[in-house]
Amino acid sequence: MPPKPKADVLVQKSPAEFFAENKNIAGFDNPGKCLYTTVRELVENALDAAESISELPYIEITIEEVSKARLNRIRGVEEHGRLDEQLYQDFESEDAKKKRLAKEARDKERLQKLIEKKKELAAAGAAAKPGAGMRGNLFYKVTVKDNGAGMPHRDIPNMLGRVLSGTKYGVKQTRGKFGLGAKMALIWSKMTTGLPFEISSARKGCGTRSHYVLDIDIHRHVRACIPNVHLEEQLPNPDHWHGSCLSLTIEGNWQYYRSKIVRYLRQIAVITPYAHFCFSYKAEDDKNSMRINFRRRTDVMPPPPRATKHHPSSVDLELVKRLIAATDTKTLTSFLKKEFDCVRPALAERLAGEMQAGVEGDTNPKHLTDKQVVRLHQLLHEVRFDDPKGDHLSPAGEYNLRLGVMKELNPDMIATHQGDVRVFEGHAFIVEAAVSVGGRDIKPGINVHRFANRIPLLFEGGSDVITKTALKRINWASYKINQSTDKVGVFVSIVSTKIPFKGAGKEYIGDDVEEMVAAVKAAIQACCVQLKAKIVRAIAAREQKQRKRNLTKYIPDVANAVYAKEDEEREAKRRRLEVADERHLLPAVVSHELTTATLQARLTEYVERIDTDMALEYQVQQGLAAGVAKVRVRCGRGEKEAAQRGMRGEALVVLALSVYVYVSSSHGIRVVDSS
Ligand SMILES: Nc1ncnc2c1ncn2[C@@H]1O[C@H](COP(=O)(O)OP(=O)(O)OP(=O)(O)O)[C@@H](O)[C@H]1O
Repeated sequence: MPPKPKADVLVQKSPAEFFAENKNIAGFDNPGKCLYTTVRELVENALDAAESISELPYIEITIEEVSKARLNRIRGVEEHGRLDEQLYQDFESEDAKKKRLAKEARDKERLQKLIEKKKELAAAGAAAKPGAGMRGNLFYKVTVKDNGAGMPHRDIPNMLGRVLSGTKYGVKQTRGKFGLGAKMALIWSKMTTGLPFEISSARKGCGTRSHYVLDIDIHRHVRACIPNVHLEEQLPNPDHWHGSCLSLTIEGNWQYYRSKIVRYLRQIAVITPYAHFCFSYKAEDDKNSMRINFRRRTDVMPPPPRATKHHPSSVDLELVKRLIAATDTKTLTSFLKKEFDCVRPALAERLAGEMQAGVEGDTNPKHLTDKQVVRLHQLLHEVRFDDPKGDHLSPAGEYNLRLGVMKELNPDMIATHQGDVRVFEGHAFIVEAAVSVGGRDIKPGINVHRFANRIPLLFEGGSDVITKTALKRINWASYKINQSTDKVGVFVSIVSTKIPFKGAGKEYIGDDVEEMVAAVKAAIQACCVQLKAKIVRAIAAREQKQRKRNLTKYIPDVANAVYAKEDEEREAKRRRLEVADERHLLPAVVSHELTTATLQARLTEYVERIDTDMALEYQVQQGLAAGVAKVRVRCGRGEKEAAQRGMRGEALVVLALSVYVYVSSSHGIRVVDSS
């Protein structure tokens, strides 16, 4: 008889336990990705903290390799030799060892060939050194130090040791939102090394510095999830340092995620060119260490985002109840005015009047019955309100975006655009875009770079609204851009008080929000329109240059042909004429007062001049000279003069060719080319 199934047992889990078991929800999928996400979460907190006090961010990021032996020393675990080798995962029989060595030799040979074929593969080769993958996961101490606002001493345990707690839940554009990121890193640390968070933090102008060592007890405190504080102290802060320094030791995989981490830092440097990032990787073996500085390129920082009120059409029933419970207003009209965005006094009165069912404008909101609250919620969703203005948002700005792209890619052409404020579910959002053509370190085709609330998004690109729009909804050919052969960089940044991320990992934005699809498409198209004008001008300039080259090629023919049929006598009599003005050139030619050499020299001189003028004009068109705006102002006159000179010179050459044609035909000479 089969055993009787046991009755299901009711179990309660703490939020920490839930996230520990489903850590992929928050972007902690595997050890490599966990290392990447830990860096990302700490860096984004650091940026938020510096920007909140309008301080130009200076962020130091260190990843330090920790060998198992060192980790064990830190944890106080004794090292034991192996008694039974065959028990272990890394045990290799003689046969397996032989096979592995042969495979490694083959890989090495193949790699060598590749490197010889393409030099730039050398870097990739270093990353994929034979045996590198063999090292597998290692342990790393991740430390991020910032010059931000710091944290109040009392709040640190809750901020960093209690799941789903943070200061960024309001209606405000911040990188953080869920109150989860740093705690997920701590949970991962607990799960893999068991080591706690180490935190140093000081507020601006504070004479003391807080020092904490804490962690989370994942399985206890089902409801409260109380942080576990191992050490709490307040140390002197004689230098009045402000900011935070957070440090964790986790399992990770640097080999596989190195390029992602570096790419993330490169991209965050693009979208925050006013921040300085010092990144260092300290390997146990010094030759594998690396250090990269992403320097600040501007001191112009976007104004910090401001918290705003809830827009009436964005609230749900629970939120209405919460606002009523928390308000200190005494009447319904003042409640509507004070707690909601876009509700002016007159509108508040009208809304209160519309409630009916015994509710007046001076009814105390706390006295509303459940049914009346439901009615209020319905009303807020049915009435037409003004859209939020979006002045509480802080986009990167076209200047910063352009600067970042120029620094990173050094493209041949770039166009930027900032869209108008648009609204999605009562939340204002702004889309900014930059589209570049050409440049270094960029593959042919459409290369999409996505940013949301000034965070680079590197994963799940295929499902993202920005990628899908750039690849599927833009007709690149209509802007004279070849989607497969041109090196096109598409940078799109969305800022909002609510970014419709799919998942707490903040990896991508869904493609199902119509308002966002339309705004992203419009921003990319606006850049493309600007680029098309530049491309058309560049093509025209190139064609004109080519025409000049063709003309130059025929100058000797022109000059010789003009004089070919002249008799020696008249040639001898002819004086060498210095023609001061090209207007006199044609009569001089016609009256045969000019030598062939002079005519040739003059024609060449004009064609050369046109070439220089065209080059200058081309460069001005591309906006490549330093400080585009400034240069434009300075070049205004030069451009005009250049164009005039170019036209005059070209007219002269055309004139000469006309002479050539005229003289040729009158002497029966064959016209070689009519261009
Ligand atoms: N470097 C820092 N400086 C100042 N405060 C910080 C810093 N790091 C974290 N905090 C505080 O700790 C809180 C919790 O951070 P955590 O990373 O867990 O979540 P979050 O940033 O609020 O949201 P998300 O889960 O979306 O990242 C933050 O809201 C912030 O108040």
